[in-house]
Amino acid sequence: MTETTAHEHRVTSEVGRLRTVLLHRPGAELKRLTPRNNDKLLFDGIPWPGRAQEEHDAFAEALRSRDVEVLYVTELLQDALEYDGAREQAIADAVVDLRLGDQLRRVVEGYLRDLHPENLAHTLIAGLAHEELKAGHGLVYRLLDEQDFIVDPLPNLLFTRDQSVWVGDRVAVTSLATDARRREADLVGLLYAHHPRFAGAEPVYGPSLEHLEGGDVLLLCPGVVAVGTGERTTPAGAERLARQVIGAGLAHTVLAVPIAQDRATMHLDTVCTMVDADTVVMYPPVAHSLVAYTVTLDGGDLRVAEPRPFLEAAAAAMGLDRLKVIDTGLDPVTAEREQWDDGNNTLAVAPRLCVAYERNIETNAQLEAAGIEVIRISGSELGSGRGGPRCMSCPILRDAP
Ligand SMILES: NC(=[NH2+])NCCC[C@H](N)C(=O)O
Repeated sequence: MTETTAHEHRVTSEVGRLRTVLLHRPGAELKRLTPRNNDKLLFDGIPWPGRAQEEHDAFAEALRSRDVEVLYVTELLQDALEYDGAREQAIADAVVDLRLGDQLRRVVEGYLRDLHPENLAHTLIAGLAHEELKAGHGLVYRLLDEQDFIVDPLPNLLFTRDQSVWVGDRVAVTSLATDARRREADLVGLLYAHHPRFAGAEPVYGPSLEHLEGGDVLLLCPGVVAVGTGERTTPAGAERLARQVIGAGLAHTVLAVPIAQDRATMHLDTVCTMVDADTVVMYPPVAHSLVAYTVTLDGGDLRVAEPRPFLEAAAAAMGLDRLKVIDTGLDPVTAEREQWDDGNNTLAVAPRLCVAYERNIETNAQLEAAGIEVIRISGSELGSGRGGPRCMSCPILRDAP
């Protein structure tokens, strides 16, 4: 178990100097992907696991070399699973699946209980295949397809942006919208609840609430949060987040931003990320068509203003004359290709310094022309899960912007 010193957790913007980030180095869960299950598991291809790990290591190294502390989900989970309370909760969460039935559930519980923390963490993430559990005789085990998983693998755990979001010094553990991802928030929630590093961390959202995914949440500036609603975060999720963060004094304004319900734009951060305190990079076709509903607190109730263009509503809430958009000026086909490959999904390490996938040549060139320094990483394998540097990172500590 790692020594515990007091650690700070606080994020109030997208661009304040990044100090600590939570990543997940992809592992055996990627080996579970096949052409039969990749759609259901939300991957658009079958990644090469070894190369994906190399790419991820280079991403982590790029951050470390800029003095960012990198925490890994697997390591924290192994630590947390040393505690009985965490183990029991983790096992209970893994077997709630109604497909199991009582008898098989008991067998799986027993199997998981016998595992050491390290193996238990591995199994909770990589999943448990039918053939790995030699549980012979029960009806459910015998009738389940051999291709079925007993515990589903979590290949999207890689996208740590989505399971939790720090808003100020509180953490919102999210409520993931798809079956393929629901358990990820349980695991990450377990870290915050049981790992000594996070002792005292008080969640401001939880996995049993209305659907909300971190990729939809942008901390525009201290006190102002934007939430995309679409394929993943529901309007009810946005309303709940507004109530929670405004109620807790973590924000004064929440902007609800409807986005197209498409695979290509599953989260707000697939079309818009911040690269400076007053500058965003946006997918050109939506830059001037997105709207926002400004939500504030009025007495005990949420007050919702009439929708306005997103850029205007954001500038007004942030107290800026204008929120600048980097004009990537791309032709529509290149823009569409680079959006699909997460060209707009940058991770700011500090104001005007961001990490981006190298393959998005045109978008990166435009960022540089606008004076933004770009740290390029390769993502040919990582990108098959449709997520870029921002999706693959959960900031835990940033300096004030
Ligand atoms: N913040 C993000 N844009 N995350 C991308 C998540 C990608 C993942 N395969 C999914 O479909 O959920």
